[in-house]
Amino acid sequence: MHVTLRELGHRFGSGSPLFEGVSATLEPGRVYALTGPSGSGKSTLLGMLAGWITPTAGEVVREDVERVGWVFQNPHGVARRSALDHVVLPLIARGSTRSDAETSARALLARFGLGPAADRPFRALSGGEAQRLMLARGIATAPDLLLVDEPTAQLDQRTSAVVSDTLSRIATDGVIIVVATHDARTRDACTDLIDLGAPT
Ligand SMILES: Nc1ncnc2c1ncn2[C@@H]1O[C@H](COP(=O)(O)OP(=O)(O)OP(=O)(O)O)[C@@H](O)[C@H]1O
Repeated sequence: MHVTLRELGHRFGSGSPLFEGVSATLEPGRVYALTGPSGSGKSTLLGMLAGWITPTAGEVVREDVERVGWVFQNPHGVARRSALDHVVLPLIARGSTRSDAETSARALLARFGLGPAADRPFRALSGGEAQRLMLARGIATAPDLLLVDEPTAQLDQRTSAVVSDTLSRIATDGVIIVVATHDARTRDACTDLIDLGAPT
């Protein structure tokens, strides 16, 4: 399984190109930081990876990618349900028993520094904890391709540093992960870089 970007470029209508000539091969187990200033087209490129947007130049070739997951910049959960439940439910949906799902979910939560928060309701999580929970849940849904849009955009500097540091543990066998970010610390937590640079 992999995703190939071939000489990818895009412009909306008759506007100037957002980016041009972007080529890369995305492999499972790697975490790609997608960087560039505001307006350079990061969200647009994520939409292309998901298949929502057709590029005006070049192509995105997805081989054996069946499931695409998203983590958005605003954490979204069920107020009264525990952090643990948010990770357990997708595991059960994939066929785990409740007890296997709980074991795996606790391990995933620990990986994102949320061990102590596992039994707290979603509404009692801080913004940074909630965002880390979304990352854990994103992995629990077992996508082939996980698209993460600006995971630290809504967070203060200290909290975003913690989220970035846990992102360095997000790499997962069999999953291609792409993280759109303008945060240097988030970028450094990733294994690879796709830089869109300034809008052309
Ligand atoms: N459907 C659309 N039609 C026309 N212009 C669009 C459309 N979607 C995005 N744009 C424009 O394309 C440019 C790139 O947008 P995009 O959201 O991809 O950038 P970004 O790098 O993710 O920015 P940010 O970091 O601010 O989120 C922006 O100027 C935006 O206004």
